[in-house]
Amino acid sequence: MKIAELPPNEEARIEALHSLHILDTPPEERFDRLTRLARRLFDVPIAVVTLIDVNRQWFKSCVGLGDATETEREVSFCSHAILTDDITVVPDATQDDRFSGNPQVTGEPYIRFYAGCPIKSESGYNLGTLCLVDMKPRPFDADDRALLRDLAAMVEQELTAVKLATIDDLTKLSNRRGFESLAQHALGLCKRVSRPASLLYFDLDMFKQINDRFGHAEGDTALMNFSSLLAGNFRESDVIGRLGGDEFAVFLTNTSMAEAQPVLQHFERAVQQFNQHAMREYDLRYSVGVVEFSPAVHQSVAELMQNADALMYEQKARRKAAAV
Ligand SMILES: Nc1nc2c(ncn2[C@@H]2O[C@H](COP(=O)(O)OP(=O)(O)OP(=O)(O)O)[C@@H](O)[C@H]2O)c(=O)[nH]1
Repeated sequence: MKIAELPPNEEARIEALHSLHILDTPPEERFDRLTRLARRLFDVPIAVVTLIDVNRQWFKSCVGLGDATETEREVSFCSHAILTDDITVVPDATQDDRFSGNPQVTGEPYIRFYAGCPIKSESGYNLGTLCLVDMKPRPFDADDRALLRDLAAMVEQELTAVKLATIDDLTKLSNRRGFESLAQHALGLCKRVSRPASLLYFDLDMFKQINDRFGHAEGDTALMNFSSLLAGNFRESDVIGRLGGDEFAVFLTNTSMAEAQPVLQHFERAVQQFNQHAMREYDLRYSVGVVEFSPAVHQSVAELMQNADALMYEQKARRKAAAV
C-alpha cells in the first residue's frame, strides 16, 4: 500500500475546508439525495461525499457503508484522488500497487472498484471527492466519467449553497434559485442517459384564507406541513423546491408523464390522510400542473416550469369555476 503524499497547497486547502464549517455537521438531506442518486445511476453499493481533513477523511454523506462517519486519511483512496483534478478510477484495487495492501481491500469492506471525482472549493482547492465504490472490479468509460463529473458539480453547488442563498429559510427546501439550478443539472443527467423527466408545479388553494383567518404563524405552519409532505412522499433522489409564497415544484428524474400520475395519486392520498389526522379548522389543498420534458419543446428547466405553471393555473381556474 502507498500512502498518498500531501498536495502542494495543503495548508491553504485545509484552511479553505475549515472555513466552510461543515466538518462534523449532522447528515443533510440535500447531500444524501445526491449520493443516493449516484448509487442509483451507477448501480454501485456505496457512494460517498468525503472531505479530506488533516488526519482523516470525513463523510458528509455516505450511502451503503453502515454508520461509518470517517476513516484515517492514510488508508483513504480519496487522499490519492484529491492529488489530481481528473477523476481517479481504480478498476480493480487488487491490481493497483497503491491499494492492493490497503486494509479496506484485504479486509472489510473488500473494496475492488473505486472512482472518485474531486470536489473543489470556490477558490479551487480539492476539498474531497464524490466517490463510488464496489466490491467487484468493473470498467468505467468516458460517459461514466462525464456523469460522475456532473454529479460532483451538484455536490460543489450544495457546498456553496448557503453562501449563495439557495435554501428557503422557512421550509429548508431549495428556493427558486436552488431548485432551478439543481433541476437543470438533474435534467442534464437524464438527457445524457436518455431517461425521461417530469416536473410537477404546485400552488396551494385558498392559502391566503389560512393567513387571514388563523394568522401568519399558522400560514407558516401550513407551508412547513406541505413541505414535509412533499419531502416525505417523493423519491429520495427527486429535486424539491419552494419557489416562493405558496408555490412548490418537484423534478422527477427518470419518470415519464404516465409514471408521474400514480406518484401524484400517492401524494394526494398522503395529503388527504394528513388532513384527516391534523384536526385543523382548514385543509391543505393544492392545484398541480404536470409536464414531461420534451427536447423539442423545452430548452431549459425554466421553460418546463412555465409550462407546468400554466397547466397548474388551468386546473385552479377550472376548480374555481366549478366552486362558483
Ligand atoms: N404565512 C405566510 N404567508 C405567505 C408567505 N409567503 C407568501 N404568503 C402569503 O401567501 C398568499 C399567496 O397568495 P395567493 O396565491 O393569492 O393565495 P391563495 O389564497 O392560495 O389563492 P389561489 O391560489 O388563487 O387559491 C399571500 O397572501 C401572501 O401574503 C409566507 O412565507 N408565510
